[in-house]
Amino acid sequence: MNGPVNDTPILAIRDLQIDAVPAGGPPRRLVDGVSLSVAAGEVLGIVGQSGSGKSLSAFAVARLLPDGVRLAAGSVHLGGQRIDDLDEGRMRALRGGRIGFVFQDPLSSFNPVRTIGSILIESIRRHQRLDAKSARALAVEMLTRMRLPGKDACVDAYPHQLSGGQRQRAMIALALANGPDLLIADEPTTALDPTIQLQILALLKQQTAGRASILITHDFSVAAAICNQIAVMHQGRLVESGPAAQVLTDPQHDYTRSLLRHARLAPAATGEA
Ligand SMILES: Nc1ncnc2c1ncn2[C@@H]1O[C@H](COP(=O)(O)OP(=O)(O)OP(=O)(O)O)[C@@H](O)[C@H]1O
Repeated sequence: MNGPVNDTPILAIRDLQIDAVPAGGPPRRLVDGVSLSVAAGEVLGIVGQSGSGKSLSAFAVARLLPDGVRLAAGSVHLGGQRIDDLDEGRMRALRGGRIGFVFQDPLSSFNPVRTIGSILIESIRRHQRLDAKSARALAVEMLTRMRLPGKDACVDAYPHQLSGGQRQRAMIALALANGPDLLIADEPTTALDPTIQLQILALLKQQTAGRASILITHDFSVAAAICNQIAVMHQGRLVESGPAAQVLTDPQHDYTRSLLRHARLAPAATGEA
């Protein structure tokens, strides 16, 4: 069906301004005027060097800003509904529900004294009306889909019993367990060995079909591997955005050019022979 509903991007961020508000000091602008939209099936890569404001911009969507940092202005719409002004209870229902997150370091994101399964089951039961048995079955199904090994796909394993790559697969299972419309992945492969990075990127790419995804990365080669849109950030501002093929092969901004010169891209990504 190609009605007007499909023309509405899943995520629309307009003119985001994010400030640091130090106790006793004046506010300092960290992110200035960022506007982005992501449609179903799109994977938007937010690329930039450390401190450019990538993570703050993406996590402001779910109001996951650190203490001392606030959204000063701008709007966020998810599926056409404004969400930046939701009360905390409703926002909490979106996190892990309609918005799934994959963080860089699953070891510090998972509670070490709980099994992978119990973490998944708790999230599934918080967001879906399922009894314990059905929630466990869904947890095993998700872990199996992410290719965790064994009959029960490591559902009863503790985080430290898994390899780094397996833990990241488990985190992707957790992010997707409640069928989110929007997936936000923050440097999901940075902590992994290069061969495992490629496997995780391939897995993420498969899972982005039909939803809107944001991939935060400092690495253009990671963005080139799975993104179809790229936004480049520098010092809290968006300097360039567009289809990935265009940004990679015909960058308009000097900063993008200099980042690309230092990136090790596969020839296919840049269109070079
Ligand atoms: N809690 C905080 N208080 C004050 N400033 C902060 C805070 N968190 C982040 N910042 C600043 O905001 C800016 C943007 O940070 P952000 O984490 O979004 O950058 P990034 O591009 O994601 O970089 P990285 O890849 O290193 O996380 C940086 O200058 C950072 O120092």
